[in-house]
Amino acid sequence: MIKVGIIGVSGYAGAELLRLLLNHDEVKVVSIEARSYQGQPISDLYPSFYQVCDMICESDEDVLQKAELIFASLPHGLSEKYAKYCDENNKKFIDLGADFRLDSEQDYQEWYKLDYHEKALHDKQVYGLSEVNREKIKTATLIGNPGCYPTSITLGLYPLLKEKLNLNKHIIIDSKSGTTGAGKSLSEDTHFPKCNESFHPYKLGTHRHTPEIEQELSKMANDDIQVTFTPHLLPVNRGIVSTIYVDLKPEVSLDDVYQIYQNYYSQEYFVRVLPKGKIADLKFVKYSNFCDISLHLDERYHRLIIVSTIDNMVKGAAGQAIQNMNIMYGLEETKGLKMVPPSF
Ligand SMILES: NC(=O)C1=CN([C@@H]2O[C@H](COP(=O)(O)OP(=O)(O)OC[C@H]3O[C@@H](n4cnc5c(N)ncnc54)[C@H](OP(=O)(O)O)[C@@H]3O)[C@@H](O)[C@H]2O)C=CC1
Ligand SMILES: CC(=O)N[C@@H](CCC(=O)OP(=O)(O)O)C(=O)O
Repeated sequence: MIKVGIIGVSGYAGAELLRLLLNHDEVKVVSIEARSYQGQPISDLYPSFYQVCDMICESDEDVLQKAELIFASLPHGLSEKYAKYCDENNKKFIDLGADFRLDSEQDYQEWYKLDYHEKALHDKQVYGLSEVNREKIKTATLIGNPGCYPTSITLGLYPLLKEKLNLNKHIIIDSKSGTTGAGKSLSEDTHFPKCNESFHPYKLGTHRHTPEIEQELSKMANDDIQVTFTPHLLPVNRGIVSTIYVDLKPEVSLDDVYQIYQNYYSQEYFVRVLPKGKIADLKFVKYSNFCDISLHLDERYHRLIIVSTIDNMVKGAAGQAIQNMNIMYGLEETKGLKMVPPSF
């Protein structure tokens, strides 16, 4: 049994992690932390845990002492000290936030307005996009779990960029996220009367996931990829739909693209390339670790339209973190994650 601890269990991603870990038969959750709820049972915060898990929220020191693998699910800027402790004490660390995703401190400073204080630690970080970085994840001790939008986008583009099917280096991406993506804090945007029956883009040209997306797409392409990325707030609880527009090389057909995507993902349980003519829909990935991808051609301009859908809380956060844990510990990668999404 892997002894696991969660720092930030009172947040949406932390609570989702606990929910999923309770179904994992090789894991024992030994300690959970929530700074505002120490001494309280988790079921006081989230009644769905009542009589299933009545663990009491403890301190971060308790988690660090008791667990051999620590997940942190905190706002960015808070995880370095925990990662440092784990590094010094032979424990593994998976960060669900953004502190170990960017290779360049300059990008982190520019987009997050924060510094890397433990520079040596960042040399050890591995970007936890499970399907793409599996080999590195196997031996990693420090994982930066990808952002939710970047997960849907990078999986949607991986075969295309790896095989250099794109005509140019600039890619346009519209993504839409459910409101749990914003976490549990109340904000004007996610307040029910504001977001219900509404739909709007936000942070146009300025979203903090932009450098992460460009970093990972550029690695895949082995070239400088630029993106115009526009996130939108969807009035649903969960799910992300990313619609991606790429000009295809003239000699590449939609059938070629299908063939390549099917080859890349045929052995990947969690990435489903939908049959030709089907359109990916967030309803059919909700509560699951799947990423569904559909491929379409705007024939007039030979432009490929990729639709990539995930559940932001699962493949975009807690599920992918567990997938990475499974890889790190040499377990079956799908363990604890084979949930079938509800159909309605
Ligand atoms: N929601 C999502 O779809 C995704 C979220 N993530 C990432 O996961 C992390 C958590 O996000 P999410 O769960 O949505 O956020 P929430 O706002 O729902 O939860 C935040 C958590 O962090 C704790 N926290 C907040 N401020 C502090 C602080 N100053 N010191 C210590 N603890 C603090 C909160 O504790 P308390 O309850 O006691 O205030 C709570 O446990 C973020 O980095 C986010 O970017 C990643 C992918 C997707
Ligand atoms: C709808 C919404 O507000 N989404 C969040 C992103 C989700 C998230 O928590 O970010 P990470 O994936 O980086 O952890 C945002 O736009 O900032």
